[in-house]
Amino acid sequence: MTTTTLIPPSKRKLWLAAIKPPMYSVAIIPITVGTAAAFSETKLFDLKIFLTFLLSAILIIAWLNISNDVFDSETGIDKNKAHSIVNLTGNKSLMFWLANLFLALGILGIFLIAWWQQDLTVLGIIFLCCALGYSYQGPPFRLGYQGLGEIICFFTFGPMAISAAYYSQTQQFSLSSLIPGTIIGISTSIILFCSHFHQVEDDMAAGKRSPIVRLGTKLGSQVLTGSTILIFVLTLVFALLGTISLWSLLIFLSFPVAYQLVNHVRQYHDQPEKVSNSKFIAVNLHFLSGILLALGLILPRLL
Ligand SMILES: C/C(=C\COP(=O)(O)OP(=O)(O)O)CCC[C@H](C)CCC[C@H](C)CCCC(C)C
Ligand SMILES: O=C(O)C1=CC(=O)c2ccccc2C1=O
Repeated sequence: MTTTTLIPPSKRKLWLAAIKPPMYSVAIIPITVGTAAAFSETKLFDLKIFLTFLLSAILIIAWLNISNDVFDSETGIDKNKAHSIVNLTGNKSLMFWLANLFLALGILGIFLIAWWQQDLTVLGIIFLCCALGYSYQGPPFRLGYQGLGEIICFFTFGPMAISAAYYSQTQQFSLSSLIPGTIIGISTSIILFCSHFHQVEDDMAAGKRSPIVRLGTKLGSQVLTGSTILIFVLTLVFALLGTISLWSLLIFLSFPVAYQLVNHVRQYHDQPEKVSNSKFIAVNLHFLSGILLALGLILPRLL
């Protein structure tokens, strides 16, 4: 007879899970794609602005994630989450101020861009993104608890972040940048959507009506399939219409990862331990499809 002993994850693993390094691609991709869209339409590229925006976006995501654990510690939803940064440090107020420091530094970087441009537009858009990010998790709004996170995520990481990155390079807006904005908005919302599948029990207990609590895991897996297909259909349609370059079809090289994601969630949607890694397959899809889309925008200008 064999006995199975459950070994608790090491402290190092818990810290890595709390910091979530792969998740920082949600900062890198919209800034890269927005900058690529600007280059593809205007041939303008300012490295200093690009790097400053990138660093600021990373700092803002650090604020978002640390403050998420701080606010979730107040509702009890994270009581079983060993990799909550608040549970790991046992110091909620230190984490709250660390998060605020990251936010202030991130906004300072965006302020520098506004200063260099003598134009407050980018600062205004990113400030609004942060306010919406706060409304997702912070009191008294906690809109994520009503299942509104994916909508906020779509607009902030999609059209808003990509228009801001576009504007930071060109000081103008572009209607056609809304196409990559929409594609990246969908792939980012897919990450958030996947993060709910394994948390149904804890979410229900804390009164959080996430989309998966509302739809159930099976219907949720079908919505995921539809949204993932939409990424490729939208790119195909707009590339064939000539609104974006045919090179954008490079995004189809990420199709195997999309297939892996959809297949995995359809198979394991109601098995929390197995579906819990779907969030990171979604991160891989978001990163790969985003880089390919950026390449598809830049290449025709370079060749
Ligand atoms: C923190 C987020 C999700 C975690 O949610 P949850 O509490 O369910 O997760 P845990 O189970 O791990 O506790 C992401 C929420 C995203 C939010 C809806 C929108 C944020 C907007 C950003 C501030 C925009 C930044 C743009 C940037 C590229 C400059
Ligand atoms: O911890 C998470 O689950 C997420 C963190 C995060 O920053 C993010 C950003 C954009 C979309 C989804 C997510 C997460 O799911």
